[in-house]
Amino acid sequence: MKNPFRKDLVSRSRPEACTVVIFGATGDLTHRKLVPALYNLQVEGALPAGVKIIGFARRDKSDEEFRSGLEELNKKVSRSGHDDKVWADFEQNIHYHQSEFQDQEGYDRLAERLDEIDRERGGKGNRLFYIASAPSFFDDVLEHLKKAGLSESEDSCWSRVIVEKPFGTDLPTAQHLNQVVNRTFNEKDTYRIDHYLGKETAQNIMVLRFANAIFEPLWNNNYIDHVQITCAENLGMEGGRGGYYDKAGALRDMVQNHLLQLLSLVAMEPPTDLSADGVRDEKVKVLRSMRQWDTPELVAENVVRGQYIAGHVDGEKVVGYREEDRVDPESMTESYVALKIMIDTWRWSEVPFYVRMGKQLPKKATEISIHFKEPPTVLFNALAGGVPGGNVLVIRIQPDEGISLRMVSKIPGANLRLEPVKMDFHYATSFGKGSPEAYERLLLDSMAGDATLFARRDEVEEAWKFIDHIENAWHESKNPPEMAEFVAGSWGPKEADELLAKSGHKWRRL
Ligand SMILES: NC(=O)C1=CN([C@@H]2O[C@H](COP(=O)(O)OP(=O)(O)OC[C@H]3O[C@@H](n4cnc5c(N)ncnc54)[C@H](OP(=O)(O)O)[C@@H]3O)[C@@H](O)[C@H]2O)C=CC1
Ligand SMILES: O=C1O[C@H](COP(=O)(O)O)[C@@H](O)[C@H](O)[C@H]1O
Repeated sequence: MKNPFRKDLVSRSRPEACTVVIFGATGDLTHRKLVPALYNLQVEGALPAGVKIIGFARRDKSDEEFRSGLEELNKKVSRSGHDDKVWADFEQNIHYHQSEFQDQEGYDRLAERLDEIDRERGGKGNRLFYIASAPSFFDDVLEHLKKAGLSESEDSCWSRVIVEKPFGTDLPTAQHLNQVVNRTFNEKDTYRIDHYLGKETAQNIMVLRFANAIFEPLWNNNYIDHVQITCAENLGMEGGRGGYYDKAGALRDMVQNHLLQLLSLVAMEPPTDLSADGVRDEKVKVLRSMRQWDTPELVAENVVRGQYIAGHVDGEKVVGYREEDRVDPESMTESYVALKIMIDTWRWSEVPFYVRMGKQLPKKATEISIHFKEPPTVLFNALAGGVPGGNVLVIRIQPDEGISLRMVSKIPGANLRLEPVKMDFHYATSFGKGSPEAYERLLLDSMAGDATLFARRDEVEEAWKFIDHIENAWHESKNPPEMAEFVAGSWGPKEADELLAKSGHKWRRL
């Protein structure tokens, strides 16, 4: 029977019209992700009427120049293609605002401009500020917005801020940034973006677990042997990313945020409701329960870091990590990381979660695989070949989004022989359409005031606490664990295989 009292907790608020101000509007993120996401929402009729976009950046540009640069890229990357007529309507609402991030006068002019838009609208409107520039500018933008009187929500209209990643580079910097955010904007108006949470398949993890009766009873250490989370990329340091990446590394760039968020969705307890805090309360408990690898010995035992050396990816010759543009030739930054995470809760006691991420691997693929324990062997063990492995539930985050369940079946014929088969669900064929881009969903949610798919302050800080121990062991200790090497285009260093082999496990082949 349906529970009549929970209805209000699943009904979603509607996105509201607002002016979106993008800081860093001439940059890559705005051109490749944010504006195409807003355009696609417009195509689908999902963008609230009256949304205006103001691009804030340093270069001198007219509205026309700004719009044509955006259009050029939209033609290349928009998932729904580019319709000249839709674009013509859409671009009428795009404007450019030239200013330095450090220049208060530029924010005061912005405030006047926003007031003007409000007057045209016939009343005070909502504002959504999106900080899409390097993290070194986050503080400046936040403080100047406050000084310009732009950060306060009022009864009749709101003022919200979306902060891009990386949210700090370690725990102290994240805490500092959280303080700045919280003294400039209300926490309820703060949206720390993690675009993995906006991916359809990531959102489906909770649905798979809690809207199906068959998985949850098995979702614990009685039935699950271990879990693997793999994020493979077949790119290196293209597009001048080496400068940023060599200061960050795979652990900070992907594990601290995206992959720990996926892990917390897999491992969390059922939330009491679907409110933003209901869900985030449960996720943060997972992050808090991660066993800390807080000595160099524990890090050496449970974490592998690596760099690619020259090799071939997709048939193309590629240079090694240390030869990449803007990377230090003696760099000790990892382009690959594999780690074992233990979650010390009743549900997950002694179930390893293996997480790996690497650049220049054979293909782009992110997936979570749940490896169930083997059944008792009494019946089929005597067969030639025995029972061929156990059940594996695979959640493909990207590409070919979907879910598959591996199970053992009898091969048709007179003899009793067993073989693994797959039950496979593909989003594209089941729903007849591709998934929206993560930024589409997240932008709409921020316009609707729904922070469920954004990281909360304590989640970010707990994740950094775990990561900092590892970074410290690598960079501060007297006997830092080794940097492993592997050939670009292979599946990572042999040390990562050995990490699993110690517990009798193997990485799943993607
Ligand atoms: N690019 C991506 O795919 C992703 C990016 N991110 C994050 O998004 C953020 C932005 O990345 P990205 O777009 O690649 O960065 P870019 O370097 O491409 O863009 C930086 C932007 O900031 C502006 N800017 C820089 N300095 C100033 C200043 N002093 N005053 C005013 N404007 C200034 C630049 O303006 P101008 O050109 O006029 O100098 C430009 O618009 C980063 O935090 C990144 O980590 C996160 C996920 C993916
Ligand atoms: O945040 C980041 O994500 C991308 C990968 O994103 P995806 O949606 O294409 O999987 C990664 O390449 C980049 O290094 C990182 O900063």
